[in-house]
Amino acid sequence: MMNVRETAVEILGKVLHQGAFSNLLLDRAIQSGQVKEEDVGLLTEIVYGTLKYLLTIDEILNRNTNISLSKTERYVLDVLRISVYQMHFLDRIPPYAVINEAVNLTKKKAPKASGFVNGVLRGYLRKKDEVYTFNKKMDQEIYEYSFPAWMIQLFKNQYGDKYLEILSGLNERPVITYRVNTLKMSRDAALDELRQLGYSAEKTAISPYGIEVTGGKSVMQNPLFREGVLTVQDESSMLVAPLVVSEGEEYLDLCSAPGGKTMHLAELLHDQVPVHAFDIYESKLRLIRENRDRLGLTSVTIRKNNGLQILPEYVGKAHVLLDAPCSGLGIIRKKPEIKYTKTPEELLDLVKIQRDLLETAMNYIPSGGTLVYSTCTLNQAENEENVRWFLERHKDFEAVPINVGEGDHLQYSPEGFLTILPGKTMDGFFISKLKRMS
Ligand SMILES: C[S@@+](CC[C@H](N)C(=O)[O-])C[C@H]1O[C@@H](n2cnc3c(N)ncnc32)[C@H](O)[C@@H]1O
Repeated sequence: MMNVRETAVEILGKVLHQGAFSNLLLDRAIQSGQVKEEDVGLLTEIVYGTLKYLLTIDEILNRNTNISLSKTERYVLDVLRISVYQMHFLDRIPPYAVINEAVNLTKKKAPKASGFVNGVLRGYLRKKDEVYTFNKKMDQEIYEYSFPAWMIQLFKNQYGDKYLEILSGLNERPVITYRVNTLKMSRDAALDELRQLGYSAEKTAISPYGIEVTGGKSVMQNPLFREGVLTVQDESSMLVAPLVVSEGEEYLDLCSAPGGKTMHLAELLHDQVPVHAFDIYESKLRLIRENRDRLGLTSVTIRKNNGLQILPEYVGKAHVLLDAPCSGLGIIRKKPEIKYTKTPEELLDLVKIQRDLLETAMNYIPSGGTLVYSTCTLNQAENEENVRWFLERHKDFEAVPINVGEGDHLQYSPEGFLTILPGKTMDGFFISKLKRMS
């Protein structure tokens, strides 16, 4: 069996220094059966928590050591980070147990540094209640929310007074939501079954297809999941497919892996209308196939394609969902490393790709047809600014106002584009719906 803290350090190292994804590595570790069931919660907490508050933790470490963090061996630094996370943010683990574990872990791979680790952590513990002060407001916010300055500034510029709410929302612990495949069971019936199986579950507030599960074992082990009644999906994502459904013969999902929205669309079309799912990466097509097969949907075809490549057979014939590759700033709750791995330059590059994808997608839309453009980011340059740019160039397209209900987290633009601000239950998200007039 794996040692929880050792595994946490290993995952952290791969995420921070090798570009791996925290959610995938955690899933892999948990699925391997090498983590004891009672340790899964703690492992997840330490990995996500340390990533979420990395800049806060590094500030604490900076104030407790004379050695620059960039000169500290990575492994040793990550042992220190998970230890500060446990002592500063969790109250269930006795600090001396955390320090002992940290020293033992250091002895395994960097024995010469074990005294240093012991000294830094004991030093922190002695001054645990010290309140840090900062000369600049930005430094205070970086410390409090653990976001890089450029990202805080971006939210401030784009969302004004709401930026702190966004930072807090992105630091929330996400509630797990499932979409009900209503071809197999109604939401009410699925909810009843889950409750009878001992889960604490509620209907999602905005989407009519979702269930929030706040207590109980992993639903993955549950027959409702295996038999294709339930699919893990964020409630924000559940709002997209219903907007794509129109009168029509054919649908394209140009950027579809792992297929969450594709399958929802096929379910809403009663598995009777062809839905063609594409993705640029061959390796990701397997995930779409697995989803389709588990849900028992036969109307979905799956093929590799670069969305910038026009597929002549569908020109002028299909409604399109363009759930574009994006910076992912809306899903930081689930992938906290996005805070530190994205750069402003990457965001600029994405805008160009997204505009090119929109320009290609429009070719498929017949008169009266629908184009839904969505992203899981809050960067307005990738969202409303892109769609406005597109509408300016293509006067034969019009925005169709979206209305999924009211709530402080649901922001509608004057054109009726929807931005969902992140919180406990929903990812940050953007959805726009366009119609070709002629
Ligand atoms: C936001 S994700 C899609 C999520 C998916 N719609 C769902 O609901 O499960 C964007 C996807 O676009 C794919 N992608 C990136 N560039 C692409 C391109 N040029 N053409 C097609 N797919 C692309 C990525 O591999 C990724 O799977």
